[in-house]
Amino acid sequence: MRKLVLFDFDGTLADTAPDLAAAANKQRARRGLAPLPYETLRPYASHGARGLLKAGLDMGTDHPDYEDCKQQFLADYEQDMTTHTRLFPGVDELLAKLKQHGYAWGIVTNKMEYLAIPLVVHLGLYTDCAITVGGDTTDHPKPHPAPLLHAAEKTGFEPSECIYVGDDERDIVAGKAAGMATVVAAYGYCGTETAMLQAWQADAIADTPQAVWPAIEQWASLSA
Ligand SMILES: O=C(O)COP(=O)(O)O
Ligand SMILES: [Mg+2]
Repeated sequence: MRKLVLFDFDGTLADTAPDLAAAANKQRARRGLAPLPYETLRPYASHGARGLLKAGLDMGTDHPDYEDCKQQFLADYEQDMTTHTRLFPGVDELLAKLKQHGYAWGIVTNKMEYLAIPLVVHLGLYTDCAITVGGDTTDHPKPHPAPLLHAAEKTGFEPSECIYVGDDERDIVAGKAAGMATVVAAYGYCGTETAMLQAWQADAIADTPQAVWPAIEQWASLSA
């Protein structure tokens, strides 16, 4: 049976939090505020501009300046989104293993395409990645299943032939709603509290990128 492995981007394939946190602190600097510690901002990196502006400036989407501030944040981030961003250690090997075993793989992120695609290219993923779906590719971002179903359809796979790996509850909700198997990337930004991760009821929890491969193999053998 053919298989498609889909990955979330921020906090699952790529450690983007340092550059996102820097952009959040830049918004603080623009307002004469001292920077927040990286550890304070990191947990919000899988929640995009909305999460980082809430964590960085305590600014919710109902704030009158939110839209302006979001545009400034995104412009600052776009200017400087590759300084510290790297694949998590072990991801290169994981992707090589998928290739070696004949799995197709793709990316489904809530990052908008204009940010996601250049990062995918920058990190050297573009050639092997079967598809990159952004938060604005379909009508609804995750936790809606639409982006995952779009990825499956465009690459010619049934949802039952797909597994989705992500670091946020939203990813697991979307994967389940799409009828796909799911794996929590517990090394990402969601926190490592076991009870919380278990409550998401994913098919597997991977504490490291190295632990993702055995989870995929097990799923593949059960659904062969
Ligand atoms: O930019 C975001 O909203 C988060 O991106 P992710 O879905 O790849 O974690
Ligand atoms: Mg994420």
